[in-house]
Amino acid sequence: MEEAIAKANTLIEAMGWIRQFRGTTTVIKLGGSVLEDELALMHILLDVIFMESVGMRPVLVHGGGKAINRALAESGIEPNFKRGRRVTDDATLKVVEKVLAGDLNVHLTQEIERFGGRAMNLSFLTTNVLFGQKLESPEDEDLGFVGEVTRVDRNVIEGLTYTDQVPVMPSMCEGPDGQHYNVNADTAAMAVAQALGAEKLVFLSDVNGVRRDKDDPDTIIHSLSSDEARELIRSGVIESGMIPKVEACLETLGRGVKKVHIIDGRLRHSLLLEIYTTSGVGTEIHL
Ligand SMILES: Nc1ncnc2c1ncn2[C@@H]1O[C@H](COP(=O)(O)OP(=O)(O)O)[C@@H](O)[C@H]1O
Ligand SMILES: CC(=O)N[C@@H](CCC(=O)OP(=O)(O)O)C(=O)O
Repeated sequence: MEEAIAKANTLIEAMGWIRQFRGTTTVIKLGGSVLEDELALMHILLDVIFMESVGMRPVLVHGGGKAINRALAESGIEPNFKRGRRVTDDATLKVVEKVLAGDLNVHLTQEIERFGGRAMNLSFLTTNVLFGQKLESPEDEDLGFVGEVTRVDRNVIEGLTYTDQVPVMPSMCEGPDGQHYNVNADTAAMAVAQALGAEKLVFLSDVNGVRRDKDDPDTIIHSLSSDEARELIRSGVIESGMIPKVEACLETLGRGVKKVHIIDGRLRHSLLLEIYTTSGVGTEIHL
């Protein structure tokens, strides 16, 4: 009996933050690192289903850098990155399409359904909602078929969230001529969060946040101003895959999205902890 009463108390405690966030949109970016860890992924998806069940509106945008690297290696193609973005030639694009839109997008949707939620995969294989163009870069740094999202079909996404389904989209966009582009998943999530006017944008990664020493979890920076973040990129403290993530945070702030967080997706219930603990569990980036 005592145990049952304690459980009921927990539910009552949760009422405050459920009321606070009911009806608000949270865009959640799943990085390749958490997609590799089936157990961590299961807990994340359960948190997502819970959020949806209590009236929050989670929207998932995913990458899959590690799975792409593996598939490229099987095809004998060497991964090539410039400032955290993959140089994408024709052969690489075909692999990216298969891994992101074909495999991972379908897998995530099926997993949500398997755990009892409702989800819809949104890609150019079903209903595409991310439109854009080739990402302009200096001539000596041409990235090939790498794109940027310039338009998001928010009606389709919101239509799903209103009918209790979790929209799941891969980080790819379609150009005006139907060309597909590979988009860094952090920047894709940013574009979706801005278009939806999301309350929160959460990046789930395999580190506990932005660190002063990238190999030392104890050097996590819990709260980072945009000026300080720019300085950490300039000085090289923030490098590789963390660069597009932090750049995406900086772009998003001040454009309607209220909170941007980078948290460790491998920490059990990190998503729920992020929402209902006041101190937060990762790095919050603010203006
Ligand atoms: N200052 C830093 N703090 C934390 N991680 C950093 C930092 N600089 C670079 N990184 C690297 O960024 C990685 C996260 O980016 P990425 O590999 O793209 O992850 P994801 O697949 O989750 O998007 C970390 O695993 C870490 O190696
Ligand atoms: C242009 C570009 O770099 N696209 C990324 C898309 C996937 C991605 O961003 O995945 P993570 O979130 O796992 O890093 C890539 O090809 O790896």
